[in-house]
Amino acid sequence: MGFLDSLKHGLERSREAISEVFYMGGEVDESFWEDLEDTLVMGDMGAELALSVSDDLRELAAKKGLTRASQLRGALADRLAAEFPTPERDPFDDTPSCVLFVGINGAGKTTTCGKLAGRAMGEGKRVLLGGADTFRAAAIEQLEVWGERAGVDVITRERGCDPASVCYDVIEEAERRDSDLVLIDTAGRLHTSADLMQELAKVVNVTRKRAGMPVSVVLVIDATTGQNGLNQAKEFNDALDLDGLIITKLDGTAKGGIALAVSSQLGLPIYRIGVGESIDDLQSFDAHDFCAALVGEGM
Ligand SMILES: Nc1nc2c(ncn2[C@@H]2O[C@H](COP(=O)(O)OP(=O)(O)OP(=O)(O)O)[C@@H](O)[C@H]2O)c(=O)[nH]1
Repeated sequence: MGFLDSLKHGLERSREAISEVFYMGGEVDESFWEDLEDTLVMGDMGAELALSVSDDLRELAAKKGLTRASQLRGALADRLAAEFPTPERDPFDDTPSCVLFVGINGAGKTTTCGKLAGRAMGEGKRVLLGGADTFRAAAIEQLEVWGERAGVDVITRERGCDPASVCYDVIEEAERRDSDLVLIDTAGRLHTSADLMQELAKVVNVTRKRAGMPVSVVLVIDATTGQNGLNQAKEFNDALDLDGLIITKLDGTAKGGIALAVSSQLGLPIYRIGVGESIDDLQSFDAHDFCAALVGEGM
């Protein structure tokens, strides 16, 4: 399945709900606006944004005299796309660059590191993977498997080591090797655990201070988490001053609205999206493609 097909498949639930609103009667009347508002609110993007989007569309419809729902579908996609901030720099294209991946357990951090390492190797970059998840022996092994798959060396330490000191060592090794891209996986943690968030802040600070190259902190969010994803993102952003996001599992039964909620409310760009479990299932984020898939525009 191609990227757009995976994305369309993943966003099917949201799109079907939105399609229903657009097909019902086809007239732009009060019940259309109510249905649209309800559907947007249910789609995880958050009530405030849903209402602001629907207000803007009402204004547009009045101004342009649009009376058929179908005339508003493209406008809805455009309005949603405008909510996504564009990144000032892409930490995976710019070199040299060091990226720390943070997020809750199972969000897809290790998989994303592996996919990005494989991609960068394919582009002929000197890549290094760092395993700062020293909580679980299995996590270190999992990253090593990805390293092998991508053909990239993994620098790590045994279970129980201080993750900040692992990052220190990874940066030192990257400098020795003159690496272009350094991808560091950190241990998954609940945003509600103050101790673990503090530990992560230390990891980030040590890496930012030690690295002679730009360091980006990227939150990996599972798109199927729903509205809780926004709380997670706020906590991680408060503690770590995030640079951007990667949204995974958009091939699953995601509603997709969470990508919009987090990105627009926190003003954080989405660098990549995950659309499957294999090494090639990671894509650049295109706000227009994403929103078209979300509302079924041009399909
Ligand atoms: N369908 C799908 N599955 C994904 C995607 N990204 C990751 N996964 C799966 O999600 C599960 C968790 O991924 P990991 O990479 O281990 O997650 P993690 O954030 O490193 O987890 P911890 O080490 O527990 O913090 C694995 O089964 C992955 O294959 C994606 O884009 N789509």
